[in-house]
This record gives sequence, C-alpha cells and structure tokens, in this order.
Amino acid sequence: MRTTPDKQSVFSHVFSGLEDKKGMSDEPGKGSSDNVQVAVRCRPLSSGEKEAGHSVVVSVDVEQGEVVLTPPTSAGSHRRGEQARTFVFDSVFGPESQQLDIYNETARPIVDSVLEGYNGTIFAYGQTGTGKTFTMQGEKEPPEKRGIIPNSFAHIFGHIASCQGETQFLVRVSYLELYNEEVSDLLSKAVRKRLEVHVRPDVGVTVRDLSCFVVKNADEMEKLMTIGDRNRHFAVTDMNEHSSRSHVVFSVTVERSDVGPDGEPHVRMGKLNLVDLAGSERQSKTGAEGERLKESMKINLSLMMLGNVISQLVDGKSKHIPYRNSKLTLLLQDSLGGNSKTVMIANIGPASYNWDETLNTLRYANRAKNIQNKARINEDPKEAMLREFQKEIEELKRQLEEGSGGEEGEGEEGQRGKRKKRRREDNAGISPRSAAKVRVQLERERAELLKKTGLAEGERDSTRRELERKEEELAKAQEQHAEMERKLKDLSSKVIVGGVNLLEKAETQQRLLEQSARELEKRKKKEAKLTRKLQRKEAERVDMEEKYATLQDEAAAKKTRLKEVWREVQRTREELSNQRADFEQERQAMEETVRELSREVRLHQLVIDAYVPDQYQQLIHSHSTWNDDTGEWHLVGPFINVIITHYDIISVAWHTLETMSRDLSHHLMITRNQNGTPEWHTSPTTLGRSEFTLCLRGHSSADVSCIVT
Ligand SMILES: Nc1ncnc2c1ncn2[C@@H]1O[C@H](COP(=O)(O)OP(=O)(O)OP(=O)(O)O)[C@@H](O)[C@H]1O
Repeated sequence: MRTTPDKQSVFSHVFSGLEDKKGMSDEPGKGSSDNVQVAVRCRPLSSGEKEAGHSVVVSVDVEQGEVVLTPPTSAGSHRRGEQARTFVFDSVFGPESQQLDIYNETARPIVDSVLEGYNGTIFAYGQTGTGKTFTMQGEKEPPEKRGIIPNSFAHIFGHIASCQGETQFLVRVSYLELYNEEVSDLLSKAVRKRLEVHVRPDVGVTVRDLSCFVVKNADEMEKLMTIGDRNRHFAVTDMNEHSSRSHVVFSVTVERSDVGPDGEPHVRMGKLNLVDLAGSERQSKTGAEGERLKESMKINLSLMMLGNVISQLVDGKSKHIPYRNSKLTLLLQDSLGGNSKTVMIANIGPASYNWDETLNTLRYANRAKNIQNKARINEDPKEAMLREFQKEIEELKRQLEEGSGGEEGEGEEGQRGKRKKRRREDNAGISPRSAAKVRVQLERERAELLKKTGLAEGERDSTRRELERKEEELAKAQEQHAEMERKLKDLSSKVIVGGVNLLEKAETQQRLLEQSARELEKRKKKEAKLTRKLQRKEAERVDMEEKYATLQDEAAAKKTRLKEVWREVQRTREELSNQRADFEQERQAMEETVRELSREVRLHQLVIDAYVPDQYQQLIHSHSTWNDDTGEWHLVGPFINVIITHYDIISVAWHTLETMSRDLSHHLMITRNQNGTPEWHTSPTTLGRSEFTLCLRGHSSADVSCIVT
C-alpha cells in the first residue's frame, strides 16, 4: 500500500484537468477567481459552562447568514454595555446544526471540485475548545456524528463507485503535523522525525520525505486517519479535556484518467487538504505552564502570522505576502490566495466569558471572506502517479503475454524462436502452461537418457548436468512469472474503476450523506419557491403604493428615507469607532505576544551567554546562513556546535561543508581530573580525521572550551 515516500508534495501547485467526463476543459490551465468561502459554526453551551452560569451571547440567523454577538450583561465584564456586533457570512450554523448538514453545505462542493481535478482546502479555525476537531473529525459513533474528514472518504469512494465507463482512479493520502513549528509525518514509523518544507516554482509547496499511501477504499483511509491521530499531540487544558496541541493536515490526492475526444487517456489530479488547526488560547484561561506554555506561544504566534497573511492578502497593497514568516502560512500558501478552492470554518463558543475571543474569531473570519483564490483545473500534471502505474501495468501484461504466448511456437528450433524464448526467460518468466510443456519435454529427455545404455560415463554426466541446468532455469522462470503476476495484481488493485463497492463499512455513511444531500436540495428548492412568492407580493405592494401615492406621501417617504440614511450614518460612525477600539485591542494583544517573545529571546540569550563562550557565539554567527526556502537558519561548517542543556549534559554536532549534521554526543566521555573538574573527551577512533577535544572546566559555564585538532 505504501508508495515511495520521497519528495511527496503537499499543497502542490500543478493541478489540472477536465470539466466533464468526455472532454477536456476548454481552456486547460486557466482558472477562475473565487473568494474563500467562510462558514461560522457556534457550538452549544457545554455542561461546565451551564453549571458555571455563563450566559449565551451569540445568536445565529441561518437564513440571513448572520451572527450577532451581544455584549455580556454580567456586572464583572469589561465589555458590558458595548454595541452588539453583527457579521454576515456565506453560511452560518447554530448549536443544533448537524454534522451531515455542515458537510453537505460547506465541504461537498469542495470535494466535488477535487474529484474534477481542482485543489481544495477545508480548514477549521477558532479558539481552543470551540469544536474544530469535532467539526473536522467528529465522533466515531453514531455515523451521524462523524465529521468532515470521514464523510469526505465516503463521498470520494461513493463517487468513484458510481462512475461507469473507462475512467480509472488512483487515490493516495498523507497526514502531517505541525508541532512547535516543526513538521512531522503522522503516518511514518519515525513519527518524530523533522521534515523540511520547500517551495518549488514548478510544483509549489512540498514536504520532503512525507510518506503517502495508495488506498483502495474508504475503510483503508479511515484506518490511516486513526493511525495518524494516535500519533498526534494532545493534552488536557483548563479549556478542553482533549486539546490539540498541533496543526494537522490530512491530504487526499485523487488522480483520474479519462479518455478524451482525441481517443487518448488524460489525467487530472485534485488534492484535498483537510486542516484542523490548533486553537488560539489565552494563558490565563488554559492554565498553561512549562511545556504547555511554550506550545501555546507557538500556536498563538503561528495563528497571528496567519492573521497577518490574511490581512495582507485582503489589503492588496503589498506585493510581498509574508508566507515565510511561519511554517503554517508556508504550508497554507496555495490555499490562501493561490491555486485552491478553499472553505474556512470558523468555530465559536456561545458563552459570555469568551466574548473577546469570539469577537476575534469573527473578525478574523470576516477578513478571510475577501481573499481571492485562483483555482484551476490542470491537465496531465508531472507528478501524477496514475500514468506511471498504467504504463507499468501495460508493460507487465505485455511481458506476461510474451511469457505464455509462444506455445504454438514450442518445438520450433529456428533462431528466431530461440531468441524469443531467451527473452521470455530473461524478462517474463514462463506461464504455468508453457512450464508444464517444458517439464514434460525434460522428463522425456531424462527417460531417454536412462534408456541409453551405450553412453560413456562422461557423456552421461554432462547430459544429466545439462538437464539439471534446464530444470533450474525452468524453476527460476516460473518464479519470475509468479512474481510478475503478483506485481500486476497489486498494481491493478491500486488503480480503481467504478461500478464496484468501495465503501464496505463506510456504506452507511455514504447513504446518510446522500439522504442528507437530498433533503438539503429539497429545502433549498422550498426556500427558492418562498423567495419567489415573497418577491411577487413585494412587487404587488410596490404597484399599489405607486397607484395611490400623493405628493404628501412622497414627502413622507423622503422624510423616512432621510431618517434611515441618518441612522445608517450613525451606525457606520459607531461601527468605525468600535473597529478602532477593536484594532487597538488587537494591537495590544500583539504587543503582549511580542513582549512574551522578547522575554523568551532574552532568556535564550541569557542561557547562551552563560554557557557559550563569546568566541563560539561569534563562530556560530559567522557560520549561520538564512535559507529562504525553508525559512530557517542553517549552520555551514566545518564547525562544532556546542549546546549545553544542563550542567552535566553536552550535545555536540559536527557540521560538514554540506551542512550535514551529526550528533556526536555519544562519542563523548566525561572524566574528572585530579582537582575533581569534569573533562569531556571524544573518542579518537570514531572521529578519525575530525578529532577534537572538548573540555568543561570548573563549575563556571563560561569556561567551556572546544578545540578542533
Ligand atoms: N457542535 C457541537 N456539538 C456538540 N458538542 C460539541 C460541538 N462542538 C464541540 N463539541 C464538544 O466540545 C468539546 C471541545 O471540542 P473540540 O475538541 O472539537 O474543540 P477544538 O476546537 O478542537 O479544541 P482545541 O483547539 O483545544 O483542540 C468536545 O467535547 C466536543 O465533543
């Protein structure tokens, strides 16, 4: 199931394809501008919030797509008496909303586009504990409680199963985690290995060495998701018993091959990125300390960078969008302002004590509405695997046919026949039928050999050896044949065609999804009918009004209109002043983060100054280079980097000119001299030419010295 893990691309740029089953898109490669779609989901009050007596400050108008945030009434709240805030979004969902409705309204159109060959991203954003993971993953049972990710599996394989004709599909998945600004592979055995993110002009953002798995049905996908989830970083915080401490991206790549009007197969490739972000949080509310605090700061910082990117994209003034300021924005580069159809689901809580955070999330989401993406259907992308698989299958079939196709030619002793047989033995092995014939022939030759009495001993031996050699060759050829058949079966099973059940256990899910999609369709039709009726009534009313209007009426109407305009001006003024106040608050929050960060930087500097002598700090400075691709500092050598994490613990890395890093800690020995001072030594045998001595003298860390010899 696993494919070559190297150079797997995440959020790849080159996506192309066709619009309908038969033909290619009229203008391959051309995209249309689409705004990022934004949905808001408000979860119900939790039992803890009810017990604590928190009031509800969020109301949702599904028809109008409106969310209203009313200021808290509790005496202690610093926001008491403020203006209510109203926001309008593409869709909004209240506390009673169902997982299936969320899927059908927000995710279904994106997944449909991915099946046509577009990139799609669905990401959940919001304060910690507001239901991002619930929305993206949901609960395992009952099926109605499943989230967007498992529903998309049922949708994808339900669609493939319903496809008729010659369309072939290849589906593969990968699952990555971004924890403390480091990317790792949740499906790898070396799950904590740090991976590098690169931006390649031809392919877009790629994660080197990220493994990907070809899947044949919805259940295999689900198993992989469960494996990855087990490796994810979670923790208990005051705000959430099962809080995600990392951002994760589950990617599904769907490649499809259709025969175009030119009679040739064409491949389209769509990639679906399902992103569950870690929640923004306040230290005072989550009770974070130590490691949790560090995680929390990294989470907040990356989300702040994401907000910054969103603002700059919307602002449109700056040509340079600071994607490289964090790994999160780098990974989301194509999804925000790039080649992708994107939906953002902003999760909020309804309780009064979260007023500030909820307002922040709504403001964030409101800004994101204006991001313009340029998704395109590309055709025949370079990194498609389906065509490679198809070619390999064809080649294997051809070779196997050659291996068994020469039966009529058996017995022909001409040179051509011999060449063909040799090639068959070399490449394709031999089919069981041909092998049986050859075996009969060999048996016959053996019997004849036994019958011959007048042969010299030497001649008999050489004939016997020849027979044995032929038998060995036959066995080898049969083995090759069986191996090729196995390979062919394996490859063919990975390339999926429609018309078969690919859902197994996910069948109920697919049924529920379809049923809910039908209900949604019915609801929409009913709504459209009502809207038309309302419009007719409104037109009738306007007609009547026009008929009976007098000058006096006109004057009254104008007066009313004037009043309305005046009210509008007042409202806008208030909104402007609210926005200024909000902006000020946001600026203060940013300043606080900057202060926290500078405190951390100072602490690091203190540790460095205390433990790393000046000459080594200068050495590090002079050997450090900034890599624009990875957004990181790299050390170039040869050079020994000494990091002291504890008085008695030293780790040493040797950096060669190629920036390869080797941890040398295990080559170090500690001894104490006659004064009792600890000294570190390296083992000369293991270090060879790059031998060096490292000493730690006295208790003062400033005495650490490191000499390369
Ligand atoms: N719409 C909802 N209906 C019912 N329960 C919900 C809903 N949304 C969230 N919950 C519950 O709220 C709790 C917190 O949800 P969840 O873990 O999904 O939050 P989160 O935003 O992912 O938090 P974090 O950022 O800390 O990971 C869970 O117990 C979840 O079951």
